[in-house]
Amino acid sequence: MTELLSDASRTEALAPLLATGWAETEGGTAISKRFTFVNFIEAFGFMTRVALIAEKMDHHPEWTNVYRSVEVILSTHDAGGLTEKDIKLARKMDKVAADD
Ligand SMILES: C[C@H](O)[C@H](O)[C@H]1CNC2=NC(N)=NC(=O)C2=N1
Repeated sequence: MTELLSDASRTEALAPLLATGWAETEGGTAISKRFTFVNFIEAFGFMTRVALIAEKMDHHPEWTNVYRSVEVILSTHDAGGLTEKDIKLARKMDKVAADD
């Protein structure tokens, strides 16, 4: 099972993500971000691309889509908090959103 990030690696991994709009949730067990697109099709295209990546990683986001926004929460439920898997998926999501 993937291990929770240590305090030091967590701080290091989170810094660049916080700069792109990710935030730690209360309690620190997850990170979240709201992605906003120009329309519903772009938002749904983002979700479709990320869904394929998430399935390959066997790591799945909790997310909500309303019109052109997608609100994402990432946490490793098996570990009870943040792991390297969440960091990797967050980076991939930022990349996919930037390619849109
Ligand atoms: C058996 C399977 O690997 C696990 O249930 C995976 C699937 N996807 C997952 N996704 C997330 N976000 N957290 C998990 O703990 C998790 N566990």
